[in-house]
Amino acid sequence: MSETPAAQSGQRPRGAAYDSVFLRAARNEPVPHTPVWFMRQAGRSLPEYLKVREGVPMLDACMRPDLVQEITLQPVRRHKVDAAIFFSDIVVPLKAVGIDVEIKGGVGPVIADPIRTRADLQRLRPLEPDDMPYITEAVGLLVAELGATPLIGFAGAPFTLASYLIEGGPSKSYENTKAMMYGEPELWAELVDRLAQITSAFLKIQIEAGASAVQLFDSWAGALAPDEYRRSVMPASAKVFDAVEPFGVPRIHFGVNTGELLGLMGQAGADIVGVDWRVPLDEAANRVGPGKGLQGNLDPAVLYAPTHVVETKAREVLHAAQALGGSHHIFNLGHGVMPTMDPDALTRLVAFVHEASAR
Ligand SMILES: Cc1c2[nH]c(c1CCC(=O)O)Cc1[nH]c(c(CCC(=O)O)c1C)Cc1[nH]c(c(CCC(=O)O)c1C)Cc1[nH]c(c(C)c1CCC(=O)O)C2
Repeated sequence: MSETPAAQSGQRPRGAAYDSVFLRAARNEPVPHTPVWFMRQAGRSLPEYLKVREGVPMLDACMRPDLVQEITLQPVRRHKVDAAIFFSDIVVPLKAVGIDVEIKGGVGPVIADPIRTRADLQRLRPLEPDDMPYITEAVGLLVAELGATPLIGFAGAPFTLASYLIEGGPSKSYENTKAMMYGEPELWAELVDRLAQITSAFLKIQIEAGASAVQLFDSWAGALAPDEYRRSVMPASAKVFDAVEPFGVPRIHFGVNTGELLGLMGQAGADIVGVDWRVPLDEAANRVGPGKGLQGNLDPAVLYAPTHVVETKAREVLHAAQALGGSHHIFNLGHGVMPTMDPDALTRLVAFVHEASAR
């Protein structure tokens, strides 16, 4: 399927969410308050999520547009966040190209046959737009329902996806991943190049169906030294950002423990860099450099403290963001909502950020 005229021309029809606070902040335009949403805002912290997921395996839920719509909307209705994030997972496109992957609750993605050799790499075919009709349908339903609230599409970045494919599941030391990256650089380059195609295609499907921003999650890139990131990972991530640039939607890039990589993650092509809680936003602004926005960066664990502590820490984030000068800040946690988090604390935090940042 050829690219739409919009993608070819680089022009996109302006959707109902174009003038939303979230998208105006993403474009560094004046806003009445700082927009806020939460990574992992859908999920097990919400009783209503647990109810609709009863008896439905995670990846099956991701392929059911009716469930994707309901689960994506739940945190928007409850918390009144300024953006929705598409309920899917970073391994959904891997399943679509034939990888035997399952998601184990409390663990994460598990891959039966890890990719370790060139022969294994043949199992990873390119992603075609027609491979995921359920994504196109789900995004279309959501954009119609969300109206002026923007929908953020997302995908996993090549390194983080490669780490699951090579390790066969979550890892703390990534020894098999790094062994290929250091010891078989040509095989590594072929793998992350193929993953850049799959990720780009997944994001294009979401954007063409109506997503008005995208986030590229390189959650585990913090395991890398800057030189290795620049040499072995950044080119593949840059291919993804270049591939979606013609659509003109804001591109957010996030990883955990990436304080030493923030500048490079911006240089890869992000318009906005996500920051975890370890680097204050004013310092992060120095590392990322001018012309890019920041997203974050409250420590998620703060939400387990009393409300007055949450508000004090949230105010510190807002004050540090003022170092950016304009409105180029989107409030978020420094990583995702945790399953045991009190959803009411998140609802209170949204109201506080709106009130404390009112211009
Ligand atoms: C690394 C990563 C994954 N998936 C994702 C990342 C990057 C974001 C991050 O760093 O947290 C991305 C992701 N996964 C999910 C979303 C949607 C978030 C949202 O709807 O707000 C997003 C953005 C749904 C999900 N993806 C997953 C869940 C939990 C599923 C469940 O048990 O109900 C959800 C809501 C499963 C998953 N999927 C993955 C992990 C590590 C897990 C385990 C989570 C856990 O069980 O504690 C891989």
